Amino acid sequence: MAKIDFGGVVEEVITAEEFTLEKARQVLKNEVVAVVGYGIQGRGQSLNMRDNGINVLVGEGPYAWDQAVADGFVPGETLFSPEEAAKRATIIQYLLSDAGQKEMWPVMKECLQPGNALYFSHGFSIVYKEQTGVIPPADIDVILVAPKGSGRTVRTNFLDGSGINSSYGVFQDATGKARERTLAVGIAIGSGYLFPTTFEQEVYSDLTGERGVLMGCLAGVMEAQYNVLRKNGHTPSEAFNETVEELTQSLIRLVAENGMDWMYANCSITAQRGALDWKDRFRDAVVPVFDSLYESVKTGKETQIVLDASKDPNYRDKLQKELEVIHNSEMWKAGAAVRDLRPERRKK
Ligand SMILES: NC(=O)c1ccc[n+]([C@@H]2O[C@H](COP(=O)([O-])OP(=O)(O)OC[C@H]3O[C@@H](n4cnc5c(N)ncnc54)[C@H](O)[C@@H]3O)[C@@H](O)[C@H]2O)c1
Ligand SMILES: CC(C)(O)[C@@H](O)C(=O)O
Ligand SMILES: [Mg+2]
Ligand SMILES: [Mg+2]
Repeated sequence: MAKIDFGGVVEEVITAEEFTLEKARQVLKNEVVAVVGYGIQGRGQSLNMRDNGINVLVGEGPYAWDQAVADGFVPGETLFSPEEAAKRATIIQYLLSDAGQKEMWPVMKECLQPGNALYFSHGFSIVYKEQTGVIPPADIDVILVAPKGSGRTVRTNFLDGSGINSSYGVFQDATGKARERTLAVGIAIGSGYLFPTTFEQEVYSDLTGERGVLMGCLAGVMEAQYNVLRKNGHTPSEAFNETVEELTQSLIRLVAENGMDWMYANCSITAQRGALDWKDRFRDAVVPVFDSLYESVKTGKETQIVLDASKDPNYRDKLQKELEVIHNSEMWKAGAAVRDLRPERRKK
């Protein structure tokens, strides 16, 4: 455990230097890991574990079966139905969509054996058990490794050697080795480092973050600024460059490199003065929105919205149609044109 000072609060994290991949392989050498759900997260974790020499099976239905085959998982050898894969495994990674986990739980729970580990990458099913019905038997480990990023980048970051940070937690330790199993899988899926959490802390923070700064709030404030610039006569290219392209191609990279003050310090005095004057006004304007968001998460209202929306057999099509509205908006069509003008994309 490395003790790290996070802004004055010392927390203990697990680094790949101390919990090495070799140690992870040793811990998992007699385990069979079934990744049930070969979706965005399941695919990234499966491929990384297979590359790391872990004995991985995939359990998938028709939705992503062909993708699993294309990735080299062999029907009847390393690729099975979700139930069959779970029955053959000792660690079952339950990586169906969160609504899918609820839907499939009556079948999945019958596949579990005493001493198994039931692994999640989100606290959703366990924490909101009254709504999901996911209540594991007492004779298994229930563990969590939650990558803090898209499953697509779990894979691409693994391949470029950067990895992705993950939180980890143990909800139930029936075998006395739940924590070691958790950390071993956390390293095997390519986590750069692992920070401790609980299922509840993970799901409350994650549902808030993706509805807030990471996705919902991000898209909202971008649209707000773009629309105000357009309302005041700025062209689509100017409005998009000033709202998105400069952020992604320049400024956010400086934030990632060395923090917000570093990015500020590398902009003009004019920009720094203005940003410092307006930062708190924007912050204070959205605190009430974040407070109501967190309340909606904590009370299970967001969970119910997800579960209710997913009851519609056409929920994926409906979601796709909502994404198409964004895609086909003037703002993001302007964005596509701006992206095509990037040097690396300009048609030779
Ligand atoms: N998407 C991410 O990048 C990401 C990041 C961190 C954590 N997570 C968590 O990982 C888990 C998996 O998420 P995901 O985004 O990879 O899932 P997903 O939406 O990509 O679906 C994963 C698989 O679930 C199956 N599935 C979906 N709905 C189903 C249903 N109703 N019945 C049966 N099977 C169904 C499909 O076979 C699909 O391949 C979730 O708990 C999620 O919160 C996801
Ligand atoms: C990638 C995210 C947003 O961090 C994840 O939490 C998800 O639910 O997809
Ligand atoms: Mg997240
Ligand atoms: Mg999430």
